[in-house]
Amino acid sequence: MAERKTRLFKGLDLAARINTESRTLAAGLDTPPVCLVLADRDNAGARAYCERQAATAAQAGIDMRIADYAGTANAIHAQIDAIAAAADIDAAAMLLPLPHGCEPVEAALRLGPEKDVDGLHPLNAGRLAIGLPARPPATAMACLLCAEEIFGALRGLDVAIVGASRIVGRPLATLLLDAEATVTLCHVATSDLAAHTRVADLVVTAAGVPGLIGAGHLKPGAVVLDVAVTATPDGLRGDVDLAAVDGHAGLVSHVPDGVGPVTTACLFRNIVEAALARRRAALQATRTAH
Ligand SMILES: Nc1nc(=O)c2c([nH]1)NC[C@@H]1CN(c3ccc(C(=O)N[C@@H](CCC(=O)O)C(=O)O)cc3)C=[N+]21
Repeated sequence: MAERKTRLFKGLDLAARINTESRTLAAGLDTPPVCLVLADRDNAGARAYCERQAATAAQAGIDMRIADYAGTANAIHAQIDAIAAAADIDAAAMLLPLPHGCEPVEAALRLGPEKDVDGLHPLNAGRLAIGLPARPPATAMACLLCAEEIFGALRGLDVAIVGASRIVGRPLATLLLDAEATVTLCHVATSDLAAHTRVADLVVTAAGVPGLIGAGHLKPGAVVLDVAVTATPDGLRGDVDLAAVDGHAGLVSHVPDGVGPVTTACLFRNIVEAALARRRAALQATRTAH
């Protein structure tokens, strides 16, 4: 067995650096940024995210409050309207999946672009899509930062993304394009997935299909960031068949402590930026009123 074992990527140091920056920024405010997180904590992925947030919010100087979605779609819409109007809440994250009958874009529209820290409001998503400064969805931003941590500059890198969701695939394709990588966005109707992923230096997978990515999908030595979180009887699983790719992939992100902590740190950074912008605007409004 002369075969080299695949290395595991851990994002804890990167996350700690981002959180330190956030805490420094937040310290410039009178009171800590306040974010309300709405989540279905029966969903294993959302629960893992909430647990990570609760455990590390203090590192970023953020007051994080986690609540359940109110029962019916009407009640949830009223709940979001109240959050949008609350003077003492800077931001809200509405974790997917939303309860039945609620639609993510409708929810983001009710919340408004200022408090949206998931990058789901059409104004925020649109800003990112046309290359303006934006608040990208945390998971997409985390993948970009992890890729930069691993490769350095991404210019000319061949990247395949598996999954075209609003919170990962689509925004990540834009971020990578802005970094001058060559991006292939694969999705559920891609006819020959392996043909695309096999030529990539970096594969980012967010499909939610455990075992989808095996050795035949990867160029030898390729880097894989696996950000899927699927609940299985054996706990949370990504898309990568770790046993199958071992010794073939060069580096694979690890669960826990891989991209997850960086995602949380990116959400915190969005929250601090939202709070700074909101409080600056409030200050401006009182100045002009006097
Ligand atoms: N609007 C929205 N945006 C999201 O980004 C979003 C969402 N909804 N809904 C739920 C999924 C899931 N997700 C996770 C992020 C970090 C960890 C994480 O930090 N996990 C830990 C622990 C994992 C474990 O317990 O094994 C880790 O990787 O170290 C997990 C899951 C974001 N999601």
